[in-house]
This record gives sequence, C-alpha cells and structure tokens, in this order.
Amino acid sequence: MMLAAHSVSASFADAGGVAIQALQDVSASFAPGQLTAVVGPSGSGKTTLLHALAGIVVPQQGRILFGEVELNRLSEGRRDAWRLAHCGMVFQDFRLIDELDALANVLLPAQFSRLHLPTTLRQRGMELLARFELPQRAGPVARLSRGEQQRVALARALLLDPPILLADEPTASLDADNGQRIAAALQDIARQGKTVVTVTHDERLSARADQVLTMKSGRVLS
Ligand SMILES: Nc1ncnc2c1ncn2[C@@H]1O[C@H](COP(=O)(O)OP(=O)(O)OP(=O)(O)O)[C@@H](O)[C@H]1O
Repeated sequence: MMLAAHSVSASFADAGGVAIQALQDVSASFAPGQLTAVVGPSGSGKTTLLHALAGIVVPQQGRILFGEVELNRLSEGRRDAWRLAHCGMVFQDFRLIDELDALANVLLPAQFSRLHLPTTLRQRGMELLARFELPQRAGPVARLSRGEQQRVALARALLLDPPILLADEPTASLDADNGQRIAAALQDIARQGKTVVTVTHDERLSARADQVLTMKSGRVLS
C-alpha cells in the first residue's frame, strides 16, 4: 500500500503565539520496497514531515493517505492504534527506557497492546537482537554504547513487523562502521518490501536511497 502526502501544510505556534509554517504544500509518495531519504537544512521541516506521515502531527491542510486510510481524519486514539499496527518509529533521541535491558526495550511495543506477551514475540525480539549483533545479556540499556542503543531502537521499531519504518537521523553521531551498518540495514528492510522513510544529514545513507526529497523552508524542492 502506498503512503502519500497530498498538499500538506502544517504550522506551529511559537512561544509568542506567532505561527511557524513547518510544512508548506508538501506532496510526496512513498512506495513499498522504497527507501526515501529526506534531506535539507536544520528547521526545514524534515521531522515534521516524518511525524505527519506517522499521524503524530496532524496537518492543518492536505491529506496523509495510507492506501484508503486518510490518517488526518482519524481521532487521536485511532491514529495511535494505526501507528502501532503500521509504523515502526526510530526517534532522533531513541526514546529507550534507560533502566530496562535491551530485550525489554525491544518488547515495549507489544506491551502497549497486550497483557501477556506471546512466546513468538519474545522469540522475535531475541532474533532481532541477534540480527543487529546486540548483546543478549541483561543490564540497563543506558550502559550500552550509542551505536548499540541506536540498534536497539531499530530492533524495537521492527518488532511488530510493520509495513512502514520511519527513522529520524538514525545514523547521527555514529562512527563510520555503525553508520554504514544502520544504512545497510535500512536498505535491506526496504528491499524486503517495507516503506522506509528516513530523515538524514548523512550521505552514506542518502546515497543508498531510491528517492531523495530535499526540503527547504517547509517545501520539498525535489
Ligand atoms: N512542536 C513544535 N512546536 C513549535 N515549533 C515547532 C515544533 N516542531 C517543529 N517546530 C518548528 O517547525 C520548523 C520545522 O522543524 P523540524 O523539526 O521539522 O525541522 P527539521 O528539518 O527536522 O530540523 P533539524 O534538522 O534541526 O532536526 C522549525 O522552525 C521548528 O522550530
């Protein structure tokens, strides 16, 4: 199913109540199997676009479509449920729970939706840790390196096998090796048929993209 933004505009009020136009008439399509890199200067609207695609930000104008579903028309509760079922999110600041171990962090999305964790999901969580070469040992995730934490965040985003993966600067401040690893993993995930959209300043990652959207002042230039 195609994920698409149609003429999307979104604004925020700054501390003084003045409107900041974060997205202006943005249209773009994101196909299954495609890795898209969203690039552009700081403040150009990249994260806002990613959050609009996830239904976190609701645009004042335009539509966000996933197949037939018009995300911007859903209530907040239904958008949250849609996101849990369809979107894996990797946030810029990871949003891991520091005192939990890697596996417990990876299993978090499952715990939002059920009381008992099926063994199959636990198994999948362990497989994802292995796939990203993460230590199985217990111990707070805060003690892992930044590169390892980034991979835990990615493993968590994939737990429920969502059709869409949205990743905000997933290689930021990683060393060359870890950056390449994450970039290759994202390309691989797209090749497996998922829709992958990543905000990045990293040419190692944008060089692997099937589509590059360059943003400036809330608009998509290309
Ligand atoms: N929740 C918010 N409240 C107020 N203003 C916001 C909010 N989120 C974003 N903005 C503003 O909207 C504009 C676009 O921000 P956005 O985070 O989308 O840019 P970006 O291209 O992702 O930047 P960066 O590369 O620095 O992360 C900026 O001027 C930002 O200050």
